[in-house]
Formats: sequence, C-alpha cells, structure tokens
Amino acid sequence: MGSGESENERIRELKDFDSTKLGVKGLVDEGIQSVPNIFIRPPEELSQELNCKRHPSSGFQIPVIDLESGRREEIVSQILGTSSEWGFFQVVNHGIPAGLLDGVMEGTRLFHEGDGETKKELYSRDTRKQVNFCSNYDLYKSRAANWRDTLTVNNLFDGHLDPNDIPSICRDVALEYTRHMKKLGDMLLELLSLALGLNPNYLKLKTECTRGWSLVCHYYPACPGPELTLGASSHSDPSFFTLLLQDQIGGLQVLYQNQWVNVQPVPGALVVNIGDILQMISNGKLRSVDHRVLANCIGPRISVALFFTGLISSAKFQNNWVLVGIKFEEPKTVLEFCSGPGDGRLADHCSTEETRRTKTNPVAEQVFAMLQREKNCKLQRKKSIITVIFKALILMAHDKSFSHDSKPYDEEEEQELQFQMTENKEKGEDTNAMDRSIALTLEKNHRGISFALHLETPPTICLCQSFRTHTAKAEP
Ligand SMILES: O=C(O)CCC(=O)C(=O)O
Ligand SMILES: [Fe+2]
Repeated sequence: MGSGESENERIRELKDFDSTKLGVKGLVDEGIQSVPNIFIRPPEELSQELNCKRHPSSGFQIPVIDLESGRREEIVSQILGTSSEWGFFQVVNHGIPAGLLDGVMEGTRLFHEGDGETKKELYSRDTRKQVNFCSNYDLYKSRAANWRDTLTVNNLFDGHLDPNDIPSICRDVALEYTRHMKKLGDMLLELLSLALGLNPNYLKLKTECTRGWSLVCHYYPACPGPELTLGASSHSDPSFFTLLLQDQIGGLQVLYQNQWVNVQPVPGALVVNIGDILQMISNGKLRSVDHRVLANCIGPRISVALFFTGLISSAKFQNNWVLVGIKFEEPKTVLEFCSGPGDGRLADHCSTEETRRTKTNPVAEQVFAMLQREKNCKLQRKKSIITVIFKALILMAHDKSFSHDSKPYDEEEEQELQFQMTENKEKGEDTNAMDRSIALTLEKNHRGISFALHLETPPTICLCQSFRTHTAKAEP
C-alpha cells in the first residue's frame, strides 16, 4: 500500500472510531483483542522506548509534602525545591475529605461505564463547550491516538456553567469536589507566591486563576497491548497549575533528567503539577514538566485532573497585566513581564538578569505608543495592530529587533506560530465591550495561550487562559 493510500486508510479508521461516539471503552465493550492501528505509536518511538526501560526502577521519587507538618517556611521551601526541580509534587493532609475523593472517582467510573446514549449526546470535539465527552481531542492531529476517554466540565466564563449540563450521575459530587479543590488551590497559590518571594495573596489576586477551571475526568480502559500505545502522550499542562487525583493502578510518569519516573500512587494524596503559565510568569523558576500516562492491561485506570486556567472575563482587565515577551522553547519563560506602571513586582522577582538590566523595553514602548495613537480606531485596525504586537512578541522571543515600519518577521516563523483572532464573545449591557477588548490565541504544537487586549487607558494585554486549541481546527 502506498503512503497516500495508507494515510487514507488511517483517516477512515479514525472517522469510524470517532463516529461511534463511545470512545475506547466502546471498543473494549465490543470485545476487541488487539490494539487497532490508529492507537499504535510510530515505530521509531516504540524502538526508542524499548531501548530504555518502560517501567523504570530508578530510585527517583516525586516528593510527598505533608501540608500539616511543621512550619510554613519549611513547606514553602519544599514546594519551591520540588516545583523548580520536578515541576511535580504530591500533597497529603490537604484537607479534602477522603469520602469526597472516593466519590469523585466513583462518579467518574459510573459515567464512563454508564449509559452509552448519554455519552453519545455529550460527545464533542469542542473543548470549550461547558461539558463534553470525548476520546482523544487531538484525534485527527496526533500521530497515534491514546487509549483514553475523557469527560470534561469547563468553568471558564464567570458564572456560565449550568450545573444541569453535568451528567446527573456525577453532578453533585463533581460540584462539591471542585468547590473544595478551589480552596486547596488558593492555599497552594499562597504557598507558591511565598515560594517566589511574593506577598502570599499575590498570585491569587493577580491571576485569579482558581476562578476558572476545567475538571477533566479520565478513564483508561484495560488495554490488550499496553506496550504498543499510551494512555496519554507526553505533554505539559497548559494551565497555571493542575491538581490530580489518581487511583492506585499507576502509569503516570514524569520526565526527570531525561528519564521517565513513575508518580507512585499514594493513598489519599493529590498530585500537584506546575503548568505552562506559572512557568512562564515565574520565568522558569517553577517548571512545567512533560509527563505521560502508560496504558495498562489491568485497568480501568481512573484519574481526575483539575486544571486551574483562570477565567475568560473582564475582571482580568483590572489587573493591568502587560506581557511583553514570551518564549515557547524550553525553558518556556516570559522575557519581560510587568503589571502596569509602578508595579513590576512579579517582574522584579522573576525577571532574568538580562531583563532587569534593560528595564524599559523598546518593543513594549512602541506597542504602547501605537495603541495610544489608535485608541479609537475600528476593530479591524485594532486587529491588525494586535497581530503586529504578537509578531513583536514572537520576535522578542527569537531575540530579533523589531520595528513596526519594517517587515518585522519572516514567513516561516509566522507559519510555525499560527495566529487565530477571535472577537471577545463577552456580552453585557455595554455594547461597546466587544469593540474594546479582543481576545487572541497564540497557538503552537496544538496548544494555545489566549490573551485579551484591552484598549482602555492604560492599554493592557492580559493573559486570559491557556488551553488546548487543537480541536478547533483540522477536522476532516
Ligand atoms: O491521568 C493522569 O494521571 C494524568 C492526566 C494528565 O496529565 C492530564 O490530564 O493532563
Ligand atoms: Fe497533564
């Protein structure tokens, strides 16, 4: 079979799988005895894997932090140490009732093992829908599908989540779980702020990141050929940070010193991992580390992740964040970050030697000048200005000089980082709101970070949310 033909065959298989709307669990229920081709990892990846141990027996262990032990300073220092070294830690004595942890796992199991019709109705590839069920959000983009199904509940817009959209079988427990976890999230944000040498309320007030969240309930069915596929491919989380509850089966691995290290299940513990945004705004002091989940023949494995992403909401605009340079390569960092005139505290704490030296940023100044001049211009014009700004940001990330009159970027870079511009959907009394704020998504590697640009005085670029955008496009 020629490569064109085999590609067509693959797309047909993907579509067949997708159209069942029952995910991997549906395949298993049908009694399949081997792993279908669409799930099999590329040969070079598999052979690489065989060269290193799939189940590492190294002595490495992700730190487990007891939140009720000893002095706060000690806990803060442990969190700083592990967040900068591993990007991961586990917490015990976190205050979430054991019954609630069991309840949310059971709710997840009941949903995934429950009524097929409910699953079909919720099946969608639109990751921004408030509630959706899906197998492999990146099905048509990834090289191999993962052995996993997922129910997602999104609370990304202020007060927009209608509890009735959550499947009744897990509705109450999901809501109670997120209420409790938000409190824990806020407590961890205090510790993370202290770890960065900031006022304990700093990250909570500046990012409001625990107000917007995605609850992601994974189900990894038992797999007939676990060595051929993965439960979740290697990725870093596009969140501020993530709180994860896993069952006792195991399979989650973290990349540490170029080795995959198991995140050993600890009864009652929650896994905390730093996401891309916290890595960026801390200029890499806190690390967002790649992790993955192995497929397993003794499943199902269940895990529940809560991504704190921040709200998409005008409340963010009051923060006056100005983000003037980001870097997507490892280590992902913000080259320059400040939060409005006279308040560059986070930048002061986290900026690199280089950004500290060049306190004012020529690109930022040009951007501000442009925005000030164009404050009352039409939406179309604003969009083109924003495009220029983002090209500037990328250029900064690539360390090139930028002039708004010259041709500021090369086409290849533009292709690599695709722009998607969306008008801010926010509705309200104020009919001008849409004209005054524009959301924009910067996408790389099928993941996106979205920013909102507010054209009031002072003009601000706000980091709104980071999310996987790969589902928005490329569905054949
Ligand atoms: O299931 C797990 O243990 C991890 C899931 C995960 O990494 C994610 O949802 O981003
Ligand atoms: Fe993850």
